[in-house]
Amino acid sequence: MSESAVKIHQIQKRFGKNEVLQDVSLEIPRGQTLALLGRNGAGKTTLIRMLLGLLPPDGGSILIDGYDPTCEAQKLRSRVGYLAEDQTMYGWMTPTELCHFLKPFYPAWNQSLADDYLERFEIPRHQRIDKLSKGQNVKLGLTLALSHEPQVVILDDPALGLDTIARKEFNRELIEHLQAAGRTVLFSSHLLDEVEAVADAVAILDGGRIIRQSATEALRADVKRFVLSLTQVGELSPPAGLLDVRRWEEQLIVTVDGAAEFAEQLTSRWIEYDIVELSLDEIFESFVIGRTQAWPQAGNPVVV
Ligand SMILES: Nc1ncnc2c1ncn2[C@@H]1O[C@H](COP(=O)(O)OP(=O)(O)OP(=O)(O)O)[C@@H](O)[C@H]1O
Repeated sequence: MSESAVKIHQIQKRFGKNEVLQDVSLEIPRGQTLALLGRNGAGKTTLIRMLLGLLPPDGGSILIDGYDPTCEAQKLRSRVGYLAEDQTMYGWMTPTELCHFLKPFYPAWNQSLADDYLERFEIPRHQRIDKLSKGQNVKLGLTLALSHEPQVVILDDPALGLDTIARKEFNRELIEHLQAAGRTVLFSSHLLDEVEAVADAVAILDGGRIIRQSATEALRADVKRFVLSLTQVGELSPPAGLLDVRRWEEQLIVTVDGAAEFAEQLTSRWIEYDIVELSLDEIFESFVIGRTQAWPQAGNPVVV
């Protein structure tokens, strides 16, 4: 059995002239939780739909728990738990009825686990689904996605529609529960501060490509902001991994991916600096909207 539960190799996808994914490669080792980060329209849902066999890729290959979704989607679905971003369910059924309806489709369906989730999420079991709140709908979707004890769990922006407390509860309890059970989890999210606490690794999708994939802690160690005095910068050349540079009064604020190397470069030139640790939110922002053009040329002022 392969070590990676999710293997995505050079996936391509275009819609007409819109090249949404270009050579996207990604691996998630068994039992790990990976957060897929990207701005609106980056292609997260498109990629996730391909992982489920709901959309064919134009090129590249995918293996989920050893199955190829392009030709083994049926087998794959019993091994994968999936929560879609805009999950719609049979509104005229109750949660209890829906569980009974779905059970025969999944040999591994665990009704007592489904009951536990319904209880934990405080979902009214006998209320019509179209009368549930948005948050209750998301939680019901999660219950259905998890009750057949899938090895791989794919959640497309699962916390969307949940209030702040429910989101925290979701992250803390649900993801930790899945991690403890050895499940492999891929989830897309916009709520980066909350991702930070639960994701072993993050992948940033931007411009159709994965521009960075890393263990969360390693990324935080690698990407840092340096504050230097402009007068000391002199003819220092832009560092490798420069993500953002801006001027603040007489200081130069530099964000780099490769903090240790840059610190060494500065120290070797006797340039003093302060380091600012960044949140995942700030790191993500630096990757996708960072500006690097304003590096000061010797003798020229910095354009802000
Ligand atoms: N079926 C489709 N036909 C044509 N274009 C599509 C289709 N599905 C997605 N797209 C386009 O592909 C791009 C990526 O969309 P996608 O929904 O994958 O992004 P996303 O990262 O999930 O965005 P969000 O965070 O807003 O949900 C967008 O430009 C979208 O308009």
